[in-house]
Amino acid sequence: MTVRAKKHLGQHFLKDEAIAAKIADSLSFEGYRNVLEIGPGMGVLTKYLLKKDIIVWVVEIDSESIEYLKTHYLHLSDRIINADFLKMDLATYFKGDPLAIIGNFPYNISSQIVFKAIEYRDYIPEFSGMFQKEVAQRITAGPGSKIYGILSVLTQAFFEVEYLFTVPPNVFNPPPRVDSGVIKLVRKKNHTLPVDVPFFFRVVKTAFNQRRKTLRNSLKSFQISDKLKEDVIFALRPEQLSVDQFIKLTKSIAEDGIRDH
Ligand SMILES: C[S@@+](CC[C@H](N)C(=O)[O-])C[C@H]1O[C@@H](n2cnc3c(N)ncnc32)[C@H](O)[C@@H]1O
Repeated sequence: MTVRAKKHLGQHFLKDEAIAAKIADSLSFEGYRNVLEIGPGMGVLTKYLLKKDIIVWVVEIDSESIEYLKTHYLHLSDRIINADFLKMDLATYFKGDPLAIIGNFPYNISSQIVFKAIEYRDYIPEFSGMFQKEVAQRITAGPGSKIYGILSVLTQAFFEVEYLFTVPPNVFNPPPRVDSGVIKLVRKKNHTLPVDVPFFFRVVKTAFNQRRKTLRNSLKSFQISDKLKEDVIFALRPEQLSVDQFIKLTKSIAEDGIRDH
């Protein structure tokens, strides 16, 4: 029995065992007991996770894969969760315990998976997995790069990021059209921002929505005082700012006294 690959669920099954082992090895397995794999499919990565001294959970939306896992991975038993990862309340499900996230992710929801990890960052010390290469590069890009954007800044505000390696299409069944990239995120020691997080997100998103404009122009809706606008930072475009500069910028706008609501 094998699972029939379903395109709408982003199913590309990894055939290369060595790559599965390498992805499993990318986590440190320190500081947490629970590891949640998103989209195990037929369990190629799960198998390597089960060799580690940790508690493995898997969440899979596809009922055919669930049947496969239940018959082939009996010892996972009630740690096979048949659900949509995007709808899971991770804090309640894991009773506030920390968990690492790992997977060969379905590409159609990959940015949403990262945003969810950011949302639940207080519970997630580590996160690693495979994305479409271009998304992996966007998450790990630094200032000055064309692909540095919302995903890069919001992720890197809370996590240290590392691009690990590239994976070609021919190791999947069926092969995707593009290369894949494996990345690793490790939560920063101090991941509490000195600013209101939703406000920070708004500043970053607004700035990058018009990425060719200087901040003076793109952030007009924030009604910033003329005095603050004289700061040289407002002559820059968003891709020129480091994550720390974005945090400082948000703080100065918030403290400017006349922020909009
Ligand atoms: C790229 S495949 C990887 C499968 C397997 N881990 C492998 O490496 O061969 C992505 C998997 O994610 C599952 N998936 C898609 N959307 C999901 C969701 N919202 N929640 C949980 N699993 C999902 C798919 O059914 C599929 O099994």
